[in-house]
Amino acid sequence: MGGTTAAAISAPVAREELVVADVVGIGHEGEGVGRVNGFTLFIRGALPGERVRARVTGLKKQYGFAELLEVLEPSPDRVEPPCPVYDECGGCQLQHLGYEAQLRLKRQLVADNMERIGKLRVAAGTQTGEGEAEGVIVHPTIGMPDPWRYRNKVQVPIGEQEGGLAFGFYATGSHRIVDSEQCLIRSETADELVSLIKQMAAEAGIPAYDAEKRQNGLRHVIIKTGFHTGETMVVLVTDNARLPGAEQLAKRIAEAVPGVKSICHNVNDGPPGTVMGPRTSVLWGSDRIYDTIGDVRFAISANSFYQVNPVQTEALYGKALEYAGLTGGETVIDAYCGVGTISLFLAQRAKRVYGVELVPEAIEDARRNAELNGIANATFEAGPAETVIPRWREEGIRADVIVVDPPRKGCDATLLETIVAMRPQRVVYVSCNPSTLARDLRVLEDGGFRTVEVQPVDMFPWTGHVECCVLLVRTK
Ligand SMILES: C[S@@+](CC[C@H](N)C(=O)[O-])C[C@H]1O[C@@H](n2cnc3c(N)ncnc32)[C@H](O)[C@@H]1O
Repeated sequence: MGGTTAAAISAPVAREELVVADVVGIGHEGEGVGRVNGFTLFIRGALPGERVRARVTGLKKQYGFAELLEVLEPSPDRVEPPCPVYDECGGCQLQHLGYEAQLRLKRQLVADNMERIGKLRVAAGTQTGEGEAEGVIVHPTIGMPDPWRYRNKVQVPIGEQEGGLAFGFYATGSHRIVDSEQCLIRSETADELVSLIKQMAAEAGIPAYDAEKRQNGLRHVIIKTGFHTGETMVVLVTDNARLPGAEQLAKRIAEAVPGVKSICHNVNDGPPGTVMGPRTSVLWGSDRIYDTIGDVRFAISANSFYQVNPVQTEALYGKALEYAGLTGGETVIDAYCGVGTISLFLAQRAKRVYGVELVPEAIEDARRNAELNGIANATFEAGPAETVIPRWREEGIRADVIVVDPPRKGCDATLLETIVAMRPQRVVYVSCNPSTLARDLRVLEDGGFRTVEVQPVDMFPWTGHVECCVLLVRTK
């Protein structure tokens, strides 16, 4: 991570220098934020409240990176990470921090962003009564009763190491595969399938794809499971259309693991770092599996997006529904709607929902999902939210509630302007990035909305990420 730049010369530390740092916070990737003579160093594995010895590995103008060498004064919340490959694997960043402390820290991270970037006053304590406190209420993070084995989808990269196949995860910041048949944040069925496919591929002599050696073969295995239905899909990704003995392999996998309903083959001849290509064919069973969120049923195909933590998705959408305050007569706009998950969840309590999403295939899925559930009051359109919603406004569409759930970079400025101009009574902002969330809340506040409450939800336990659902009401 990070390289030495000319501007770094002014830093009070040098590359390779051994330093003692006081850790004062946590970064967006779960790394400790250390201070040395007022200079910030990001130190993976260090926790707030700790004093650590570290080696400086990279410098930028305003901050640097350091490798943790020794914890001199440990945090009382430090725990032994349960995963045997945690130190190598890039999947989790906070397994060395107790879960309750993790939830507290994520709330703090959100509150800090609200104050520092959003210039919002955060109410003291953890009040729950709307409007009772002075300032924005930032609730305690909603955690999982059991924060392990929560992912319903995994993408396992495949390579070759010492002549054998390696199925695992990428090491932090690289494409080196850490070979492991177990992962504590995916299902036991996924572990079983990974072991089985690895063994069967080795027996069948199917190699791993290697771009440098120009060797065709397996690139990824993707496993998706419906949390409520138990239906499982396996996608074998290769770099070209040839997968010798594919049907037989698929049949053997399906026979060996109960719940497997679909086995697909995807061809990805794209650059390193990409997972799937556009072409998918069915090797065995159906082309889709099903799952439910609340009362709504969703079809999940090989290429379609679906939230990966089903338990917390229900908690998050439950909050979005509560904050939308629907009574049955409202018109709702759902911007950045993906495959229509939030739209269809809200449509059950609204008069009409309009969903907009950039990816046309996701909109096709949204329409299909509406049909699957007999939901007739949801309309979907593909396109950029920042051009489609202003056009809807010109066409006379009025919204009582606008929901936004943008990617990490937050909402487009034109969309925020349009929301201000449309004057809905409520805005529900769902965000996976507290800093862009805080930036956008400031724009909405200046445009006549008040941020009432913020609910952090732990969608990705053991990582530095935190999702938020925010209620804003119109004041002017
Ligand atoms: C965080 S996801 C939310 C998906 C959905 N709300 C859900 O809960 O499953 C953000 C979505 O925004 C879409 N997107 C990105 N830029 C967009 C834009 N300018 N206009 C509309 N949608 C966009 C992405 O394709 C993605 O589906």
